[in-house]
Amino acid sequence: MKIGFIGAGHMAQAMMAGLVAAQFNRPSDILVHSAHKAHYQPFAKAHQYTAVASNQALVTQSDVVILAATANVSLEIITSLQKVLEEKTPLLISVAGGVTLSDLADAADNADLSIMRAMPNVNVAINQGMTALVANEVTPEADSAKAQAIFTALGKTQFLAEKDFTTFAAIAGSAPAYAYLFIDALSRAGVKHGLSKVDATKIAAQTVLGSAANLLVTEENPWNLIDQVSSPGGTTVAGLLAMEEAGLMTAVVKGIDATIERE
Ligand SMILES: NC(=O)C1=CN([C@@H]2O[C@H](COP(=O)(O)OP(=O)(O)OC[C@H]3O[C@@H](n4cnc5c(N)ncnc54)[C@H](OP(=O)(O)O)[C@@H]3O)[C@@H](O)[C@H]2O)C=CC1
Ligand SMILES: O=C(O)[C@@H]1CCC=N1
Repeated sequence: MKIGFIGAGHMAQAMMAGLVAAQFNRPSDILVHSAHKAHYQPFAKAHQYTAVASNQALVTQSDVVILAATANVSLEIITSLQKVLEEKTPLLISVAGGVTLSDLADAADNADLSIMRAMPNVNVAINQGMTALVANEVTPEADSAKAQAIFTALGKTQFLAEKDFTTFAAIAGSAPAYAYLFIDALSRAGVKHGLSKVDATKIAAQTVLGSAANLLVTEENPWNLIDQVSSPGGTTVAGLLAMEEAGLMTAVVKGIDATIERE
């Protein structure tokens, strides 16, 4: 299956890396075009992907087109592809944050086009992504299944009502950044108390990884696991209360609210 990427930025690169790591397709079956020739050509060459000279040519040559360009140029890109999308109708999957299925169909001026939205996160690069999917009404089941297969190769997937995409984008699309912030905060606290940054970051990252895995395996409510760590009269409860006094949970919810408002 030839998968064409419009855009070669962070998100596109993460998806391409994950697809190759999963051996989902050959590097040469990954096609790429982006705004700057000086970027996408050497990038494609370095990874043995296929550089394509225009977005139009990319649509013509691909079975699936993933729109992964800067969100605010996504609709003008689709508008520029109207003619070629009439002649060749690949499955179009947009990862653009805040750009709806109906915006995309309007930009294509084509109500019969299979269009899906995906909201992945950067962890697709190591096949540990969390991706939401939704298809427009004219997308055949086989196309939905194709999109699901692509993103399942990149991690976990969930079909979600489009109205919930903004919330998902905040707690899954953007949230790796917030998780890294928490890990860095743990690590800096370790440095404050004498650990090296390298050691402290490894220790914090493995602890967050193990805690997340434990939650997923046990399917416990997080509070039950918090209680298991908090020995009576012990250190953890003292730390939890100090974090709450500083407003950790409120800070996180405010951050997610701001993420949602921005979209
Ligand atoms: N980063 C993330 O974690 C996530 C991002 N997204 C979505 O992914 C999309 C890309 O984000 P991100 O990768 O972070 O952004 P980047 O800034 O890293 O990449 C943007 C890419 O868009 C390309 N581009 C701009 N204009 C055009 C054009 N006319 N034709 C083709 N390509 C073009 C740029 O080309 P060039 O490199 O040549 O300048 C660049 O490769 C956004 O819509 C965002 O909402 C969704 C989920 C998570
Ligand atoms: O920051 C952004 O706008 C994109 C959308 C989700 C993650 N990154």
